[in-house]
Amino acid sequence: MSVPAEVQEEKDQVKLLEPSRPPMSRTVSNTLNPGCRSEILLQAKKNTVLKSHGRPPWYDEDGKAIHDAFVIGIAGGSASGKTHVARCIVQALGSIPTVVILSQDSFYKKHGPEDLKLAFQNRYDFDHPDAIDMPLFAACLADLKAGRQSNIPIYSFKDHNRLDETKYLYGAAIIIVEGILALHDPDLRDLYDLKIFVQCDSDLMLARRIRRDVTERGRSVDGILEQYLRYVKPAYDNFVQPTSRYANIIVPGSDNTVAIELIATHVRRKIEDRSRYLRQHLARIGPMDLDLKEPVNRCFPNLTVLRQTPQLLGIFTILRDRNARRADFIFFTDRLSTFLSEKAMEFLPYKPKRVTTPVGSTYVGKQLAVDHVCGVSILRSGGPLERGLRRVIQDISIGSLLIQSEDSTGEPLLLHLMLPTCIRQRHLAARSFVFLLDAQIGTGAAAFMAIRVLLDHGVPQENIIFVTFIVAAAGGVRVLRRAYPGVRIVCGALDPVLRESWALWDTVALGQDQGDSEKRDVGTGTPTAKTREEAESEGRKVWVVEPGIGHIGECL
Ligand SMILES: Nc1ncnc2c1ncn2[C@@H]1O[C@H](COP(=O)(O)OP(=O)(O)O)[C@@H](O)[C@H]1O
Ligand SMILES: O=c1ccn([C@@H]2O[C@H](COP(=O)(O)O)[C@@H](O)[C@H]2O)c(=O)[nH]1
Repeated sequence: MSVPAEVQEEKDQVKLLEPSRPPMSRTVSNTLNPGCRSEILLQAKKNTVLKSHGRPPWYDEDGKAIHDAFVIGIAGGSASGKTHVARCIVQALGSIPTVVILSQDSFYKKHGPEDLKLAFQNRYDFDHPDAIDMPLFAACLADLKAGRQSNIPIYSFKDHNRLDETKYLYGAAIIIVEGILALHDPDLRDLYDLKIFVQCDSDLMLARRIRRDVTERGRSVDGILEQYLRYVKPAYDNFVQPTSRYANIIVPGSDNTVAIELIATHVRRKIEDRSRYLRQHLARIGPMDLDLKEPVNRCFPNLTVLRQTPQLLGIFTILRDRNARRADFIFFTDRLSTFLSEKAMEFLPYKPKRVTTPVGSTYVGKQLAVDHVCGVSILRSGGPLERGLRRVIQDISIGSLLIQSEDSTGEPLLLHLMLPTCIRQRHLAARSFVFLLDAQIGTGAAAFMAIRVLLDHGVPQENIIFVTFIVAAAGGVRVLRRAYPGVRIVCGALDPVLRESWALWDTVALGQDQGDSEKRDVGTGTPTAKTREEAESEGRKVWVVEPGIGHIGECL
């Protein structure tokens, strides 16, 4: 699916795609530069993750990240057109993996009262390299390049200062860095895969700056000119222009369509080379390639299956019955999710606690010894497990990940993530315990990706407890074990079979086949009237766990 790049503005979440909604941005023709075929997205802002068709796996079969994000550094004078070039590159890329435009402006140092006073009098030098917190800039970029999250500062031009809140960024495959001094710092330069300098006539830059600073940054013309003559122009000559020698490509500040097309072609080729390499790697880990000789619970010491008591078997009998009443199904998934959460709680650390009882004696018991604990649900089938978790840990914060498989390749795609605060902040993530919730582990592809996301955020493997109703013993759980031996899995049952099938979701989703339950149930095992060839051409590949339980969402 190809969706135009569009900026997301949500504060606490990173949306990689909204599959069912048409793009919301209005676009406008670039009348100032009619040669540039691309359209500027009116909503486009810097420092945001841009919409895409979803993020394919960025790791190999051992769970290790295969490559870094591709980083482009764009320098040039103030109002030379750096942001414009960055946006045109994104636009020209068309159907792209996730992209972020990271602005140097975010990294202006925090100003005290003295500096602020000078700034409002146009007597603070914002164009000198010392005005930028280069080490923080390089550290944030290094994190993003390595696929880790970063919480970057937010700068207000109106206040001349950094705001208290930060912007959470994660998951970009392409990062475009822009700023007057983007090529100045050697540590920053080391992080770029492609370096661009936007070369623009000084008169044009000044004219653009006056217009922009009056309309967007609340400045007066006199103030702009004073600042320009005192700081902006000298700094351009001394610090900005000299960095053009580091650039791989010099792009004109106007009439730059051809240059942008060439850059986009280069970047597209680099990204395509990488994804081909990735697919070759991942093709090696189909569930059928696994060594199934040893029973999974023997080779997976961190896999805990609930004790198969008559009560538990009774619950599973209801959940496995294709004629189960909907109300019963909901009630018993709820009960099972509570059992599973109770069991999972046993794997959190506890420390001794001494209390005095109502009759005055001392009792030495236990209390939880964790700084942070939260849940993350893999949408949509992790939802039923949330109720059990909430019953066991009051007020627990539960985030979500939307992972779906791509129809044509069967590859999982990360479409959306909304993670609790304790995971978004790296220093908290390192001390957080996370209950990862999904209804089943079939091929393990979604679980694999979800665990990788948590590790990218700095959650230790040993602090991840995957809670699920059923695990396919012949499935990808063994791949999980090999890649992430520290992760614990708690499940209600081990089901022996994992079988390839075809789901005809399109016809059902369009409402053309209402009442045709045979076709609708293909994903969960009900026979279809279609031949395999027909199903393949109309549907998508799914993996079915057998004997399995009722409608528990998407099979991956
Ligand atoms: N190639 C171009 N053609 C026409 N106008 C442009 C072009 N590049 C930039 N501009 C205009 O110049 C102004 C400053 O551009 P911007 O990209 O924000 O500069 P910078 O990021 O270098 O400060 C904006 O109003 C933008 O629309
Ligand atoms: O508080 C501030 C911070 C910066 N500036 C000026 O901004 C430009 C850089 O931004 P561009 O978007 O690249 O033009 C720089 O020349 C500073 O002088 C400011 O005026 N006030």
